[in-house]
Amino acid sequence: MNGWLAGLLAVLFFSPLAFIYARAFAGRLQARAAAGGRSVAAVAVPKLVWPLVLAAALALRLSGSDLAEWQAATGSGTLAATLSLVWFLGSIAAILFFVTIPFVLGRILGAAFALMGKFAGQRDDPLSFGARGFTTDAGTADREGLGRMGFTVAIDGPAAAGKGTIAKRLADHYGFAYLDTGLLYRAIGRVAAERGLDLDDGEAMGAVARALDPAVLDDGSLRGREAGELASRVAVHPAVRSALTEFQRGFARRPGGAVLDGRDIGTVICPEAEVKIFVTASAEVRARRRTAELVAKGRSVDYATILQEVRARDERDSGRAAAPLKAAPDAALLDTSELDIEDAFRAACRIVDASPHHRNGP
Ligand SMILES: Nc1ncnc2c1ncn2[C@@H]1O[C@H](COP(=O)(O)OP(=O)(O)O)[C@@H](O)[C@H]1O
Ligand SMILES: Nc1ccn([C@H]2C[C@H](O)[C@@H](COP(=O)(O)OP(=O)(O)O)O2)c(=O)n1
Repeated sequence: MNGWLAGLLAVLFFSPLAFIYARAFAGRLQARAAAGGRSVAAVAVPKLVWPLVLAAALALRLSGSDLAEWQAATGSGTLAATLSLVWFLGSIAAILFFVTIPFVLGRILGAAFALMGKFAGQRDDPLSFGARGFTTDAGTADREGLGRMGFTVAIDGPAAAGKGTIAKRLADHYGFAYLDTGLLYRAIGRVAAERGLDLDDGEAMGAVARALDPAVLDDGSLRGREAGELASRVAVHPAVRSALTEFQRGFARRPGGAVLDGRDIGTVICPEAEVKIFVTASAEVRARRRTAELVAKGRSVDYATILQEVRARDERDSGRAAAPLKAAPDAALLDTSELDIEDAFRAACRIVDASPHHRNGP
């Protein structure tokens, strides 16, 4: 078979494996760049040296040419010796063909993804394609993190202000893990309602919170409107809030950085967070966004009802005694009423970059 065709087939054959490796590699490169305050290119380029040497050696070895001919053509001792070394490497790479090709392809693809800013949130879990950052490895953070401090971005604000949108973008951009803490309260509200429990019974809700299995957080329907209402009701109980505190703090201090969004992250959960942002917008703008979001999901809702719900939720979340919604005194205020998603994200990046704790900061 024609050598070029064989090469093309090999690349096609190995591309799925190389892609999986490339995603994880791109995530690691970006996390390293963010942690070290360096550009992605500065981190990625040195990682390409070996794959490129191996690719050249393999191509030379598989070209079918004769080493003696090549050496004779060089006419210099050093070049001839280098050629022998490359030839040797090429032979090893050819023997370990099934290891070499995915490694070479994966690294080159991974560096390209990293330079394009793709898969920044992908960490050491190459086969995960789902939601990220909701898993329970937060408990191991402190053990693993000995000697290496985390970097916490705390995002608080009222419903539909754009907290989650900004938090996810920041996590991807800086290679941090992300926790949507609202999901914890939503899951407790859902479980309690399913079991027919009294949502106003603080002790019973506390027991549900203590027994919460974080695996339920992956349920996409938790993000719906009904779960939001249930969440706001169970969130008033101190027993519920204290049951969730340790999990959230563990997550926040995980090595490599974390972004958490909620209502009390900057005030109660992480008063020591390196960056605190209070994201807000007028009730009317938030109700318009939530209405558009629900209509896009095929729900028939009207703006006036949603506006009423948003106001009621604001009142309950801000008026409760336990960890009410409010901005930490040292939080940066980000009003997104007049900003589109891109502008809001850029404004949040400027806040993070300006933090004296961030290496890119002043
Ligand atoms: N700056 C913005 N401009 C327009 N729409 C936005 C903006 N930020 C968020 N959204 C949209 O508003 C809705 C609520 O945003 P989300 O991030 O879920 O808010 P929160 O987490 O504060 O409840 C989503 O549909 C989102 O796409
Ligand atoms: N850290 C948190 C997160 C959410 N809550 C409560 C209060 C909120 O009304 C509900 C739902 O929060 P969530 O952030 O998921 O809701 P929105 O997306 O902002 O509408 O949970 C809380 O009390 N503390």
